[in-house]
Amino acid sequence: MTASEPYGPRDLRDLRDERVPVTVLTGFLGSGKTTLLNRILTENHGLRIAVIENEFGEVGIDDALVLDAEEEIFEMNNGCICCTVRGDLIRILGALMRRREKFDHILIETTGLADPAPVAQTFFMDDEIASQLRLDAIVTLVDAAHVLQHLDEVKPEGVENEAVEQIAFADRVVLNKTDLADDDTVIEVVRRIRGINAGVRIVPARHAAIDLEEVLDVGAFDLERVLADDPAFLTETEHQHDTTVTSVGIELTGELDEDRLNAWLGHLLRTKGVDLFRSKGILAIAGAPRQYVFQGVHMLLDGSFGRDWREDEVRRNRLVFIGRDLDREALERGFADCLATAGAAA
Ligand SMILES: Nc1nc2c(ncn2[C@@H]2O[C@H](COP(=O)(O)OP(=O)(O)OP(=O)(O)O)[C@@H](O)[C@H]2O)c(=O)[nH]1
Repeated sequence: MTASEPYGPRDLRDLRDERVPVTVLTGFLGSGKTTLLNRILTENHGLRIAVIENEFGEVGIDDALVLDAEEEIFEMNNGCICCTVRGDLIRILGALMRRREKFDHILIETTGLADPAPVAQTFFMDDEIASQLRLDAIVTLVDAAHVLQHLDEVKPEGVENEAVEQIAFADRVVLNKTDLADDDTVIEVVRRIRGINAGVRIVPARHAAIDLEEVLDVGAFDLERVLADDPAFLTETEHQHDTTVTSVGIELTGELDEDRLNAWLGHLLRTKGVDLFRSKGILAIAGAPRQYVFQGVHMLLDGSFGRDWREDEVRRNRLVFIGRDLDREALERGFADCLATAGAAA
């Protein structure tokens, strides 16, 4: 804003509306939500942000992937935010409201399999919440390299396609991972996004590096637009997830043989990468003083050493796989075979 333009739309909104803005970050598994969250938590925007995180998976990993920040972070790990933990969400929001002088903005990161509609409904169906909180925008991260596969998935009758729902409800799309997709793919992805949500603003990005003004306090959520597309939005409560997509969490104590681990993970991703949507883990490699943090999205794997293991800390490996038709036993067996310390117990 310039000096000759004393009141931009943001300021006028602030004058009218004292409710705390809420951003819902959504997007399919591995699309870059935590990457964007970490940017928001570390960039200097002057906002005090309370974060509510929901994670899909039997073993919580995301707490270790979110950078240390002064912001308050609430975790909800006992189910999907759009179904079983909606009561938790209402309780956390209620608790935040009692301390509202402590922050300026609330950010909710949903799981990669969440339907954003029930989360958005929360801000209109509970009177107390509606009077104190304002849904500012649903921001959907899209993985340019993998989204077409998920948009094209054929689902059983009555089962929703989460990737489609997340784009349909977006007030902003961050088209992420453009470094991993060629130009033709990016053009096709944009065409598909427009086919689902014609007017949505699409912000291209690599590693979710965007101007945060594109996504924070943008006043973009428009209930009337949503009701025009989906007249049952405020009354619909039923939705069905694809139950063939599940998670396998493994926790095992002991140190891992690096070569065996690389060979196993490499083989797994090469042979099952299409159905293995997401993998992540915090691992103890034999001889390494630091935790090894790995992340996979389909066949792409990324890993680096994180913080030091503390001297008195048990070397406990935690990893989680999310995908279609996962073979739990084979995953558990394969991982146990990577242990360097024979006979290490779970
Ligand atoms: N090459 C590339 N990698 C990226 C980009 N953005 C994120 N990543 C990597 O993709 C992986 C997944 O990113 P996250 O931010 O954890 O994705 P997420 O949406 O939070 O994942 P879930 O919470 O599991 O759904 C990580 O290894 C990131 O470092 C990008 O633009 N380009």
